[in-house]
Amino acid sequence: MSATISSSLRTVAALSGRPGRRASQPGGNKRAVAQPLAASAVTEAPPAVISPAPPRPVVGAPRRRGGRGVDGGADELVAWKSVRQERWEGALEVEGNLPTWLDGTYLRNGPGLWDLGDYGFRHLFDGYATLVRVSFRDGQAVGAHRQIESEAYKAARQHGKVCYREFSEVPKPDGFMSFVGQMASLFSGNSLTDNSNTGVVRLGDGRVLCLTETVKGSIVIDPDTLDTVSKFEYEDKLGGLIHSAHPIVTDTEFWTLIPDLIRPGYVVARMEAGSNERQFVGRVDCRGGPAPGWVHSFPVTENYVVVPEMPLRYCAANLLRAEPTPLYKFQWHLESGSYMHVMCKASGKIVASVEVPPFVTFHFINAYEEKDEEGRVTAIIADCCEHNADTSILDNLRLHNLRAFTGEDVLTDARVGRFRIPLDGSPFGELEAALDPEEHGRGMDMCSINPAHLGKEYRYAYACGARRPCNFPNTLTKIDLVEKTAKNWHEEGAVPSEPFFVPRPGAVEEDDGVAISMVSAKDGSGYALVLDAKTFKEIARAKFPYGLPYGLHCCWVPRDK
Ligand SMILES: CC1=C(/C=C/C(C)=C/C=C/C(C)=C/C=C/C=C(C)/C=C/C=O)C(C)(C)CCC1
Ligand SMILES: [Fe+2]
Repeated sequence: MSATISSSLRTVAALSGRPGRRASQPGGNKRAVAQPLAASAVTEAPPAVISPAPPRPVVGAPRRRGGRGVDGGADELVAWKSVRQERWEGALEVEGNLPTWLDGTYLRNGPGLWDLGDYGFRHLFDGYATLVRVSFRDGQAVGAHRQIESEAYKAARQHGKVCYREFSEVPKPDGFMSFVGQMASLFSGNSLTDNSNTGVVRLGDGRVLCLTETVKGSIVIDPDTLDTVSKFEYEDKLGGLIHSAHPIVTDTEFWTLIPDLIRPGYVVARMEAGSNERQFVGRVDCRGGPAPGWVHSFPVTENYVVVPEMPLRYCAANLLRAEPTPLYKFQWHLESGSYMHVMCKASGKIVASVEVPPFVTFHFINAYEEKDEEGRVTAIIADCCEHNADTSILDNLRLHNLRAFTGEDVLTDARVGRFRIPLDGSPFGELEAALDPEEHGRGMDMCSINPAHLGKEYRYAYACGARRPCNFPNTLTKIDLVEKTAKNWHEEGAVPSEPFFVPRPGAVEEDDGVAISMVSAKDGSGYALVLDAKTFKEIARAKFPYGLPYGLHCCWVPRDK
């Protein structure tokens, strides 16, 4: 073994917190991961354009080849192209200086594989989950990616076709009886996907969980190897086929919302760290109909859970349809009204339920309690990435639109929507932009905050913003909610993903830390970008030897936890 490769092996083992393994060692799945990890050593893996064909060895960093969503080759943005192989791991070339306090693992989840043989998926949210890992230690970085082995992904790989109901894709029935069978399995939840392609969270007990909108799509992974460990089984009687893809997770607890499609409403549940049992806390009945509003996420304060009810509502009929509708599994019911409900965490009682202006949001940023001089809570402030009550963002995110940027400014506007929900019994709440959206180019989504401010007053939010013209958020933005200004990072032609805030250990100031984003660059390359969260200037980038597809949400696993 050459000196370079053996030292690279040692570096990777040290950075990933585990001994270097060889392909020849026993250990099931794990043995293929830790090959010598110079850029030329890649694990044996099937091509990402998954088909029933047997796996073929791949040497060198993943390359792209011809095909609808897979092509790319050199010099072409690969944000919307399928990842080329199931897994890779290797030392990354670092440009700049990584802070030495940055000691742990950044994980990102997202839909990274949109091609099944010759068939290309239509929507960003359909892709099979790809995890990306960057482990930092002593100013160095090791990167990896790997597909999550959900039942949906394994079945697609085995049969070469969609076998479960995805966001916009459904399995094609082979005949009438098979159609009847599909309907039956839809009602039991069997045909819903477990393609856990949305979020990744570190639970208080250290387990790392990948999540999506379906309850069965909760999957435990190993943050070091990116192995799919097991299904996360909820050991309770709360049931539910779908839930909020973003739970609220702290060191001690986990809060979730379970929409009730039969008797329109939401169940609020809490799970203690270390447990698999969700406890019923309370129920919110919807005020509008005919179904609950989509709850991709929700915010909490120290004492309250905020339950949003937006006019973009689940639609049972659309769940059954074989072809996607303009709003997929949802329908827009402006006439049904928009509401914000507030539930007391301790009692499960609703303390406010107000009508608000129409809104469309997927991601709440944070919420906190507004108090008067005597310290009494007068209102709840809840902030979200708000799409001006326009559902077109779902259309923006069709892969055809993402791949076809003509220079025209087609990304729909978004803002920081700030709700004020009075607790004095008033029937109405307010919704306004928290700052002039021009500050962040009228693009705003995929947000993070300093976790120490979760549910509390806060000043800074980090998100993807826009420099126009564009068809997708193409900047990173740090929003100062006090000064009502934003600092923006931009690289021409690049697509950055969620800037994830990691606090410096021992930090006192809210923005003392870094924001980490994975960037798909214009020339087809990809790198983890580390910005100083205070100045919002680049301090380092850790370059992958290949470009990675766009991804969604992230978490941080500190080394000593
Ligand atoms: C599979 C079923 C469903 C699945 C829904 C899924 C997978 C929804 C995923 C939603 C995501 C990832 C939303 C992200 C939004 C990001 C935005 C707006 C970014 C903007 C740009 O910066 C149901 C639909 C739940 C029905 C059952 C079956
Ligand atoms: Fe999300």
